[in-house]
Amino acid sequence: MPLLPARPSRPGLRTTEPGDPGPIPAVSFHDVAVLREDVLMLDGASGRVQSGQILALTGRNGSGKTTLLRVLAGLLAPTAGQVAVLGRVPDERDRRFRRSLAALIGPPMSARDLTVEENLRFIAATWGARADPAQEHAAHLLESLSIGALAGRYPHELSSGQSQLVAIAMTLSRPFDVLLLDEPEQRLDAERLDLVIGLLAQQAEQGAAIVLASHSPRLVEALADVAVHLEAEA
Ligand SMILES: Nc1ncnc2c1ncn2[C@@H]1O[C@H](COP(=O)(O)OP(=O)(O)OP(=O)(O)O)[C@@H](O)[C@H]1O
Repeated sequence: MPLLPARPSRPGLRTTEPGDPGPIPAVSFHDVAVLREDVLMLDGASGRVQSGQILALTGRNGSGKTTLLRVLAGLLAPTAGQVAVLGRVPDERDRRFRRSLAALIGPPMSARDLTVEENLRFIAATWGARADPAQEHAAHLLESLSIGALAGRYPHELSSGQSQLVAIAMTLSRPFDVLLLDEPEQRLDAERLDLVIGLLAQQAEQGAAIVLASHSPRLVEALADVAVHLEAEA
């Protein structure tokens, strides 16, 4: 699977290249394949990304991007290949693994009877955040995505693009070292896409390793230190 340097790394960071082991990666996957009931869902993907870097998964519909994200999140066991996230095999039932990894793969669960801001604070609280910092962080996330005015809405009172922004805010409202995102650009206008790009760049600058699947050339060009193009077709 080719590894394409999509843009120069930020200073002090290394771009992953074939044959170059580099520093210990935060996320690595090698020759990962998933076969399910005679469907080859993913065919031999390889890549790695270090803390502070962003890896973009690209490829046609059905090429296996979501499947690979689900493998990295520990939601799906690979049929073949090796995967390591912060040095451990993904295991969704391992609390230390779960604490290190935040993922937006499909619509997140939200509490219907909590407002947007309360949902963010609730998620932060489940990971041990105290009330005041959780409230500040929620406000920061919502303002960063220019949806502060929606803080008091309920999840079912949002447009589809607003729901996507809230989903991103919910994902970032908890602690993580590794962030997985499936097509974060979904349903966003150009202005909001730029806000998401800025927020994700900030997360990487603060040390997160990010793996995202995307069909947005704009997002990939702006963010990716490394791009892995999946070739398999549906
Ligand atoms: N639950 C499932 N059972 C069987 N096959 C599946 C299942 N989910 C996905 N697939 C198949 O696995 C392959 C990879 O799907 P996947 O969703 O990972 O692709 P993708 O690259 O994320 O696509 P898209 O760009 O459309 O989101 C496809 O051929 C798909 O039809």
